[in-house]
Amino acid sequence: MTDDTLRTDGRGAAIDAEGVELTYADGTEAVKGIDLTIPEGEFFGFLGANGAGKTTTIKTFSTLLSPTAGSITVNGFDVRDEPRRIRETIGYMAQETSVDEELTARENIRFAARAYGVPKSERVERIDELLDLVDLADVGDKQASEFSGGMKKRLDAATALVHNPPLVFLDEPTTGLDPKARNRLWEYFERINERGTTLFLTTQYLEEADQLCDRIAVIMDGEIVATGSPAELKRRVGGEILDVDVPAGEDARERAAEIARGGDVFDADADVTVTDDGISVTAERAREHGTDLLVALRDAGITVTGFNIRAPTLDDVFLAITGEELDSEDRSADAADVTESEVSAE
Ligand SMILES: Nc1ncnc2c1ncn2[C@@H]1O[C@H](COP(=O)(O)OP(=O)(O)OP(=O)(O)O)[C@@H](O)[C@H]1O
Repeated sequence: MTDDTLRTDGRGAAIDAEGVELTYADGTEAVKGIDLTIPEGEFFGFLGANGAGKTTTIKTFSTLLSPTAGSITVNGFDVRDEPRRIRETIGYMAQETSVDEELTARENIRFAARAYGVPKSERVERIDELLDLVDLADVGDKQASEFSGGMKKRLDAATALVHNPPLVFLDEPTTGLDPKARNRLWEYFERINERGTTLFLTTQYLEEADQLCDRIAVIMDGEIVATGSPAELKRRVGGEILDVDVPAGEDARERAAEIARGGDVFDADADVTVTDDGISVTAERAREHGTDLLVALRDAGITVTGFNIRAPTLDDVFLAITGEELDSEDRSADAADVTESEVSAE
């Protein structure tokens, strides 16, 4: 690969997409008109619930699917005219790892290096560098079948980078990992982004997007419904959030929400929702009027078991924008699947 391949035609955009639609053969309209420009070097997060259209979008941008409508330029190349050039200049870490368990970590990366045409003279150095980058240097000569899920994910990420692509797609790279394994991958992604690599990350973990991404888009039913930096999106929710824990039963939470909405405690523009634990009030001066609400609830005979005042998180942003919470139960069940402590390769 020549340096020329890595140029982006001086356009300054890693991805430029306009009016992108993707309808599957069975008529499912998975992507319904996406406009997106991602500057070089950005750490971009694409958030959405299961089935929102994240993977379909990534596959369209990475030339695995051809758009039904719209135009897409990736690294300066058109997806329809120059798909091969795009594939040479991107890395793609799919949801399922592509690690060959029969091979060692080093052999896996060497295989990818050969497939991507990395010159032979550069391979040994490149493989060592990547093993180091993802903290697998010590176990480079162990067979991947002995690795934990977290180690396999890191190895997979290393193979996606072997040809030094300026743009890397990461499709839910940390799903199913425990927090420790997830944190190690985050460090690695931050490192490659600091080196100048553009990252396009899809995730269901809002905390992940908050911590890593410069900018985020939220996709819902195939359409982008919000875009901005994590801080901008949180500001859009506005104010402070008062969470009040109310035990379930006898419509207590609904009654509590009615009292909070009643207008006596908060201004009419306060947003009140019933949550999994009680109620949540978003208001400019939630802190100031918090005690008034607690008194009003007590007077109405509603038991309160806890309360907390905080700044909005991306979870609040997601809820405000989509009207849905990302299912935390599913996510913690996933997290139990793979732990870093399973490591048996030491
Ligand atoms: N090959 C296919 N044929 C028909 N419909 C499909 C196909 N692949 C995905 N879909 C549908 O397209 C929509 C978007 O799916 P997609 O996988 O892009 O979503 P996603 O946001 O990546 O979700 P997940 O997090 O579950 O991967 C869903 O309704 C899905 O069922």
